[in-house]
Amino acid sequence: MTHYDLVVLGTGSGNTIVNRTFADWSCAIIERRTFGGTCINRGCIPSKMFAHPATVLDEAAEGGRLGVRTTANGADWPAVRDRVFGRIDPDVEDAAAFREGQDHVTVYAGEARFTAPRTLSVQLESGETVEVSGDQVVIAAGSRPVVPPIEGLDTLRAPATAPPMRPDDPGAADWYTSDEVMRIPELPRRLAVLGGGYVGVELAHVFAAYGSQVTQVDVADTLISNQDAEVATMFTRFAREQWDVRTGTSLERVEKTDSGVVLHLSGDQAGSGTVEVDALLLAVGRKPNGDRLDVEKAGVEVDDDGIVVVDELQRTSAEGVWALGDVSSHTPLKHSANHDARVVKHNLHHVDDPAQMVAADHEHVPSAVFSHPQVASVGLTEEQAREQGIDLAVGRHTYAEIAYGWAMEDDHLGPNGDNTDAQGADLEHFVKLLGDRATGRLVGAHLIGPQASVLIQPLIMAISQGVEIGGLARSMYWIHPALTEVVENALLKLEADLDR
Ligand SMILES: Cc1cc2nc3c(=O)[nH]c(=O)nc-3n(C[C@H](O)[C@H](O)[C@H](O)COP(=O)(O)OP(=O)(O)OC[C@H]3O[C@@H](n4cnc5c(N)ncnc54)[C@H](O)[C@@H]3O)c2cc1C
Ligand SMILES: NC(=O)c1ccc[n+]([C@@H]2O[C@H](COP(=O)([O-])OP(=O)(O)OC[C@H]3O[C@@H](n4cnc5c(N)ncnc54)[C@H](O)[C@@H]3O)[C@@H](O)[C@H]2O)c1
Repeated sequence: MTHYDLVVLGTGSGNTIVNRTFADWSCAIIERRTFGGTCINRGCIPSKMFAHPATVLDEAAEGGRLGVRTTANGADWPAVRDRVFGRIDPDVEDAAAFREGQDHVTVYAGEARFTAPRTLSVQLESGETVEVSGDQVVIAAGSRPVVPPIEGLDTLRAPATAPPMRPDDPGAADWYTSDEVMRIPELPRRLAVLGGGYVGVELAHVFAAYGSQVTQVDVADTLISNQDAEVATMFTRFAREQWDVRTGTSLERVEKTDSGVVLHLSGDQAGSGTVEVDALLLAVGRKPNGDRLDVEKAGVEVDDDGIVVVDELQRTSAEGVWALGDVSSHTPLKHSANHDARVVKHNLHHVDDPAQMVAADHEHVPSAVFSHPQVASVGLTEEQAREQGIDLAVGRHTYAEIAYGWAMEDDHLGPNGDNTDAQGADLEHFVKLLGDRATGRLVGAHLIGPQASVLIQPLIMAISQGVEIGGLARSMYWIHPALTEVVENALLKLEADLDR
């Protein structure tokens, strides 16, 4: 058994802990897969590197609205894929080599499990097993895609398992999760996406824009159903204009045929029936990895959802054991995992003086969906705010009403040349702000439209700092005629409604 001052399990946000302030600590870092974790290898970063070219294609396809002659001709998949991973893989290799080259850090390439308090056995790639223990142990083991029990799935070709510590190479298969789908050899001609959450709508956007015929299936009544209902409904209308969306629909079974994979669907009339595709992407959620670590042997408590329980200082129920990121989070996002890691890093240096420790702040964790259109949100949805009995004021402004919206022809979004979809329902990009009349402060902000992920930032600041809305819009200049005027006007409307 080798003993360390610090053992970190997982090299996603966990890897950021071991900075120069730990130069005089002996450290071990354990990783069972590719060094660097989900975000860089198979999550946020590659997915956004695929999403940006998709948006370029979407904008080219929409040039006609502006009177310019642009056309979108799909994507050269191998070229896009190799651009993405030609950038990422060498970076990841450099990061791993840097860690391996540090005298005070030992990198273990293998799968760890607890055997006793602050003690782990690591099954190395070589087949050998080693035991390590630490004065302090950080669980940063992340989460994994859920593979639901679908009748017939076991008869399809599954993606190859990733060799540990090397980039995933799934080869061709009949079904994938987000772990493999970004590295597939060819663009599927027909792709089904099961699940219409973050992963599902981002990747449906990518594959549809690149030229795949996409069918998206979700049991919920709308896509991205955890968003404010008005935003989710609007997003679903936009998605229907771009690919085949089957909401309120279940996948009953799958069947392999000579020409592909047949999905048997049941749901409302529009959703039921069969669809044949070349590949199926499973995007029905992620599960924290706390159930694969034998945490009970270390006295670490896990809740009913498999999330490692932590206090506000990121301490688990076992002394000297900390947790961060997806494995212990109710906001499984990279900026949240990085925040946790900063808290753990600070607190590790103050184990003998808890008064110096800092608490994590998970109150206003924003998120963005990088689909077409983008969606961004922070704080409560209108439904949550009403459920909490908040006396709500609302400020809503559309992109079409501001000058830059005119530049983008934001009042010609639909197939009819106006702002209606094929069924005649409204298609709008908008900002919706929710205020509490009792406090005069923002409680929620929801944006759907171009650059929503960027436009939301001043609203994240307002909600995080608890700024009073009265006078806020007029306390600064807003560049004319920039897209930010949509936020300015929504704030002015919220202020007016708060004053009523
Ligand atoms: C397709 C996709 C897109 C995403 N896009 C975004 C986005 O745009 N913005 C955003 O904020 N978030 C996004 N996320 C979420 C984000 O990737 C995660 O929240 C974040 O990466 C979690 O970091 P982490 O350090 O907790 O876990 P990870 O980065 O997953 O790191 C955990 C590491 O622990 C290792 N590990 C697990 N168990 C063991 C074990 N027993 N022994 C050894 N090693 C082990 C794993 O192999 C892994 O490398 C996305 C996720 C996906 C899947
Ligand atoms: N831009 C981002 O920040 C980003 C992008 C991707 C992923 N992520 C993170 O990854 C997490 C996981 O994303 P996700 O999209 O896999 O999960 P999710 O929880 O966001 O969405 C899952 C979707 O699958 C549907 N679903 C569940 N079971 C189903 C079934 N059997 N059949 C049909 N539909 C089913 C749900 O109704 C839901 O719409 C997110 O919660 C987020 O934290 C973030």
